[in-house]
Amino acid sequence: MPVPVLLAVPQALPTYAHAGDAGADLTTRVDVVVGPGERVTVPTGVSLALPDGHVAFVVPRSGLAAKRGLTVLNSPGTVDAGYRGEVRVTLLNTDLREAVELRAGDRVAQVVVQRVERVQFLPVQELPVSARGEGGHGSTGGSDALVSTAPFPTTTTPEERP
Ligand SMILES: O=c1ccn([C@H]2C[C@H](O)[C@@H](COP(=O)(O)OP(=O)(O)OP(=O)(O)O)O2)c(=O)[nH]1
Repeated sequence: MPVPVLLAVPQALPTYAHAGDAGADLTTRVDVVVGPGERVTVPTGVSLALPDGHVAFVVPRSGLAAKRGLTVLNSPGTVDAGYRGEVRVTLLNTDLREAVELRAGDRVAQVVVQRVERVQFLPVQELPVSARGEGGHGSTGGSDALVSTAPFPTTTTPEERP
């Protein structure tokens, strides 16, 4: 599917590294140092005209995440089909000891283009039943880490409290 792309610099063109890849790499067009625990928003030099009914999600690169602790803070960043501005990536250095130095042209994130549905949200009195019901947030278990002595961080009404 062709997607018109406006480039600040020719090398900013998002590229799929391999046939079959879902994500095309995005690069920073500026040099930047992301200090330990800091976040920074970098420009990518890419502006898109996605067809209606599509979205581009900005997501982290697993190598940078695993090796350097660098992630995309708002992952997945949502690029709306109608957005014509430059795509920016908000990076977070989760490593509290080492800074991450990035040079212009370095691949910092990837973009995944998907179809999306527009739905009509219809207020109702009751929802149809389902197998899962209201179970969530670890209701199926599967990990000791889910057992916590801390209070479940959600707001409850007095009647709902044990
Ligand atoms: O990682 C991202 C996320 C968003 N955007 C751009 C494209 C998107 O269409 C626009 C708005 O994003 P979003 O709706 O997430 O931001 P908001 O904070 O809700 O702002 P707005 O009030 O402009 O919608 O910003 C990026 O460049 N990078």
